[in-house]
Amino acid sequence: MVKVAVIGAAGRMGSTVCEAVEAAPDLDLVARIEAGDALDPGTLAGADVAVDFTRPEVTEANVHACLDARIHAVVGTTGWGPDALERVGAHARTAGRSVLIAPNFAMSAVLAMRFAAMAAPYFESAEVLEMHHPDKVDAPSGTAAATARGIAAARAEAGMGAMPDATLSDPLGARGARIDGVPVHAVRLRGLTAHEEILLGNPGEQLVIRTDSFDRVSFMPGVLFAVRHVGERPGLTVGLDAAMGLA
Ligand SMILES: NC(=O)C1=CN([C@@H]2O[C@H](COP(=O)(O)OP(=O)(O)OC[C@H]3O[C@@H](n4cnc5c(N)ncnc54)[C@H](OP(=O)(O)O)[C@@H]3O)[C@@H](O)[C@H]2O)C=CC1
Ligand SMILES: O=C(O)C1=N[C@H](C(=O)O)C[C@H](O)C1
Repeated sequence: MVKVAVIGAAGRMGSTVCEAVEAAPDLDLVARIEAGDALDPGTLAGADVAVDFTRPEVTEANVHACLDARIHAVVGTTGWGPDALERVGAHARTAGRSVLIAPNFAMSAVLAMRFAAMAAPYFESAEVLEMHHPDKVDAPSGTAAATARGIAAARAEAGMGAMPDATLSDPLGARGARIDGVPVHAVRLRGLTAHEEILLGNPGEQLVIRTDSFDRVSFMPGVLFAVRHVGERPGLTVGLDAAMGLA
């Protein structure tokens, strides 16, 4: 049995992860950690793996606390920048433990990101539209940021230049945020869960890649896969695609 602690256990994702772990015959939920609880070997209760779905401003400290307690970490919380990833990667290596951070654990989103990167060199234009529930605290979504970075990297590798865009005046930011040169647009709408469209355009044609998570159960197979396999890859792994050997 793999012993699992869930950090952020009272949240939308954390509570769904607790249910999924409890329903899995090979996993044992040993700790539910909520905001205000200490994060130390005592509260982590002998866990082998901790799963973090909290908030961008606390997740890095949580991962360091897990590594100090010699526990692997699976992280879905968004907001990771390169410096934080570097720090956590170094800590994981010295602790001899593993960390898996993925902006999205849904298979449809993982594949949409891969397909977007594959398609990017073949289209002049690419833009990312992410659409979420209005209780989400960060924008753009971690998934959209990762998608845009993947598109930009594929375009750069193919030697492509800037996308066509004649906009000279945009005082209100209507053209969206730019991530590595790729426009990213965020919608917050009651009724939505987590959705993304990647729009790719050429003269006379368009490719739309769309992923929809209608329910948070969509993330659970990926989270449970990560819990079961995180310890097999030393140090830091970013992205479920890398953990699954798709990258
Ligand atoms: N990778 C993926 O597949 C997915 C990632 N996400 C990401 O996961 C994160 C959480 O999303 P969601 O569940 O919707 O958010 P919620 O706000 O519903 O849940 C976050 C929970 O974490 C708690 N929390 C805050 N700080 C701490 C702390 N230091 N220790 C323990 N618990 C803490 C919050 O408590 P309180 O409310 O009291 O602050 C809250 O209960 C977001 O970054 C989101 O983008 C979401 C869906 C899928
Ligand atoms: O906050 C959410 O809900 C989600 N967050 C992640 C993100 O920011 O990409 C994953 C998914 O989009 C749901």
